[in-house]
Amino acid sequence: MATSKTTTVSSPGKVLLAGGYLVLDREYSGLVVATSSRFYSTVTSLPKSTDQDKVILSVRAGQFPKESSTWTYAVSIQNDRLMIDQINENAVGKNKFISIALFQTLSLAWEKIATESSSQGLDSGHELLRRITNDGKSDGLEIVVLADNDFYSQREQLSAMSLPTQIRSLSSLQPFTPLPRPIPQTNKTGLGSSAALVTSLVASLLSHLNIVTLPSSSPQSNSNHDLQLVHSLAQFAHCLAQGKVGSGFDVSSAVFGTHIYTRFSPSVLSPLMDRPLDSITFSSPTLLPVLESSQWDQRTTAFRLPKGLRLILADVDAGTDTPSFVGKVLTWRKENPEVAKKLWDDLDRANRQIERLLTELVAREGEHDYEETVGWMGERHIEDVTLSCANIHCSQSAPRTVTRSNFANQIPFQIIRDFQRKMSELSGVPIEPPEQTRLLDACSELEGVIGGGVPGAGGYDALFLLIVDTPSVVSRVDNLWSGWKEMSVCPLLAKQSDDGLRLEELIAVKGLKEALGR
Ligand SMILES: Nc1ncnc2c1ncn2[C@@H]1O[C@H](COP(=O)(O)OP(=O)(O)OP(=O)(O)O)[C@@H](O)[C@H]1O
Ligand SMILES: C[C@@](O)(CCOP(=O)(O)O)CC(=O)O
Repeated sequence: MATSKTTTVSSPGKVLLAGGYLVLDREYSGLVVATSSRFYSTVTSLPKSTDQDKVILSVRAGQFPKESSTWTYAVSIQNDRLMIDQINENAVGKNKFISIALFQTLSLAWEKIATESSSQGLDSGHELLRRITNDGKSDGLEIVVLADNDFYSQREQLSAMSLPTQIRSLSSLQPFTPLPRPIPQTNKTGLGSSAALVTSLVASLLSHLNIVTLPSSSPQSNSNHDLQLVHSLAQFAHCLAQGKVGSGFDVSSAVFGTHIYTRFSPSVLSPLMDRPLDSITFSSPTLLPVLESSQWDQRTTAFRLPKGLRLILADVDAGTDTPSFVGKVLTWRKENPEVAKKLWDDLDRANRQIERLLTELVAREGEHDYEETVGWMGERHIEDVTLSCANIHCSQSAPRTVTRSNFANQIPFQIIRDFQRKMSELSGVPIEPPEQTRLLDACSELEGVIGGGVPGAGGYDALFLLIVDTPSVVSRVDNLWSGWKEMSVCPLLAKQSDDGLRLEELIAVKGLKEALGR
């Protein structure tokens, strides 16, 4: 009889509000905001069958068609090696993010068991299999991954229900709405599905196998050793699956939530990038010394958005494919070092100004008229609002320190956008293309919109706004988006969330139990 032990770990999606491209360089940093929309990875034991002699790990993408979205692997010990082979590759193909995450997680689990028990490599391999099969009482493990609806475009689902592309329509979709086509034929929205997937997958498996102990409330401390280990393992697996070492801001926020991110030196991963991908030799540990190395030099500086403000996101469908921009931008930077340095430094100053001003607003949350002032801003065009740096006081009729001046210049989204357009022009990469400029300009005209931009690498696919969080501001934005003709603009439900990775109780997540078929 299989055990009833169930482990669910969730990781948030991300929005890189400021610092696209710059964050690839350790000299600069990026402002990454985690989203309320999450990826959930749930591990349980498979039942014991009479005809199965293999140890099985099965991963199913729960909201996609089952027959094309279940990847099944056999884990075995052969001579002095732990082997992992996909047994249904002909039927469903590979999913590199899953196979690599599983393989590296088992490698790490084996090394941890060997190190902590000082046992022989082979014994540790058997101990790992014992944990996977719950002492031989099960065939192995089933992992179901489910993503909040925001991670994938819901346009078709809304249209099938004759609903407009508006926030209230999205709220009426069932959680983890089934999607009709396999993952490669499904449009993503840019929230970072692969980073949230890999992070929740490795964390849920390590936790289920008792290799790490995870916090059940969101981790505030980035110095927790087990979380650091999950972070470095997830970064490594994600880089291997992507075939490149990116900045890692997406995995960092999937683990630690919202923060200011300075990347790790890519050289920390160099000793691991050529490891074999399908077998572990039971010799001395190779992963742990790198993943636990003191050379991990990324920085995560605490940050959050002020109360009363809301991040609102849209998935934009311009019928244009956004190819990878990174290569082109970096080539241009290399060929034009002086111009690029000035642009990078200017942009960085504006990015840090945003961080500083938003942090100052957070510090004022306790002031008696904070809410009133923020509400007041919600009814005004942003260029008509100034918050004096020393004083936030104002009154509805005659605001004392809120004068006609330029709050937009203080929270410099416009300035950042100007620099991004300059970057577009100089590098020939449409980071903020004209279609997005027109849409963002129209949004910025609305009362209560503080600013916005194209997140991350930019392009045609997505848009973010920072707005005053009142129903009237949300509905002004919602109406503008749904009536926009030049491109199809579909809101996401996600807001900002400070939280990173966390252990979940099944019943506490709306719709999760049902989506898991429990
Ligand atoms: N629900 C899922 N279940 C299993 N694998 C998934 C799931 N969602 C995404 N993936 C994996 O992640 C890959 C997409 O990763 P890729 O790096 O191309 O996009 P991304 O940058 O994470 O996307 P986005 O930021 O738009 O969400 C898919 O090809 C698939 O292998
Ligand atoms: C361009 C870059 O700085 C950000 C890409 O962000 P996004 O995937 O577009 O959200 C690349 C990176 O940081 O890895």
